[in-house]
Amino acid sequence: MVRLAGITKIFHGKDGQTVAALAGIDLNILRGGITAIVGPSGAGKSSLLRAVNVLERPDTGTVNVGGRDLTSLDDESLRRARQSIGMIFQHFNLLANRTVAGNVALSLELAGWPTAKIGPRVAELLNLVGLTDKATHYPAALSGGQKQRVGIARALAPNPQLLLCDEATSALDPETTRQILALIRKINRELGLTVLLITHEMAVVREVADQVVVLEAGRIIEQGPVAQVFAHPQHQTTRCFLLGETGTELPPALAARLLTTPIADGATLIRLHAVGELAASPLLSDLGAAGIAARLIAGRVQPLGDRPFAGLIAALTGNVGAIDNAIHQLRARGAEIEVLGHVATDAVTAG
Ligand SMILES: Nc1ncnc2c1ncn2[C@@H]1O[C@H](COP(=O)(O)OP(=O)(O)OP(=O)(O)O)[C@@H](O)[C@H]1O
Repeated sequence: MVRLAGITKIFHGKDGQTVAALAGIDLNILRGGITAIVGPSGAGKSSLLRAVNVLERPDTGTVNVGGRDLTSLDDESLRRARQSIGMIFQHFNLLANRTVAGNVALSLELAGWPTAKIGPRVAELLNLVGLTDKATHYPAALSGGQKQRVGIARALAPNPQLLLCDEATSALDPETTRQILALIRKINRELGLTVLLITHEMAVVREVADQVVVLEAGRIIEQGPVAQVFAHPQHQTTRCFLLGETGTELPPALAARLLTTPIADGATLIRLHAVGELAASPLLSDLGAAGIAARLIAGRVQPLGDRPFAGLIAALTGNVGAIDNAIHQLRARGAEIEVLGHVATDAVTAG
């Protein structure tokens, strides 16, 4: 659906400094999926999204959407090509002086739709996003979630093939975020629309995306299916990003007492991530059966698509050889395990 090749974008600041917002991006986005682009602030996420519909013209490289090279088009052809690319925004960007129906109709008016066809299309879209009863209301009278539903209906009006979402849930509370992500999922499944979203929240990636692309300093540092990247992150930045989401940040009191070598009668601290069957299996009793006591320090089990995803930190006590062996076996079963270090047992029991 989208093929980016050799994309660079350099900004020149007022102080004469240059910033490589995109420093050589090659990326293929498959048709029909939901791809999340994630990364720290300033990584280049917005620049990348704006390169896809050429709102920001890249300095070098080609942008191919649905088989058309957008970078080679003149402004008028580009304007027409953009009708196959919808976009929704963090702050919704609705026109305050138009009703809900008027906002949704706008993109159809601009696209030159016959007036007689606009009304039924708007009604169909408002029904899709659950806002039929708000058609005559103005944006000021809507909640954030309702405003984003209008934004989605407006983006979908000209029947795009691709939907770009620019931090679409960042201004919303967690429950509304879940509802909007569920709506994006529904649209993706029912209409077969390809979705490309940017976010700085791994929770959004976990809830809605199939594929994830991790950006840092204008480059792609990691990409793949969400379950694979969550379970086996390859890059340190990805790991750091995941810690908060998986509930596996080491408590500071334990971090302060961490040793690199085992001590007599001490505990080995491990961070474990597992997806699917392994996450649902009785991991702790398996350790117990091997003569190892496993004390839970932190952790969370959450849905990742339709599978469970477990992240935990555990303090293991027992025979050092048995612990090594158990870690080896769990890795062989597909668990991602990081040995964080060793602590005296009282550090663990002190909580
Ligand atoms: N118009 C601009 N002029 C100058 N520098 C810019 C401009 N737009 C972006 N940049 C710089 O390019 C880099 C990438 O910015 P971008 O907004 O794409 O990152 P981001 O990952 O979306 O960040 P955030 O999560 O904070 O929105 C940053 O260093 C930013 O300061």
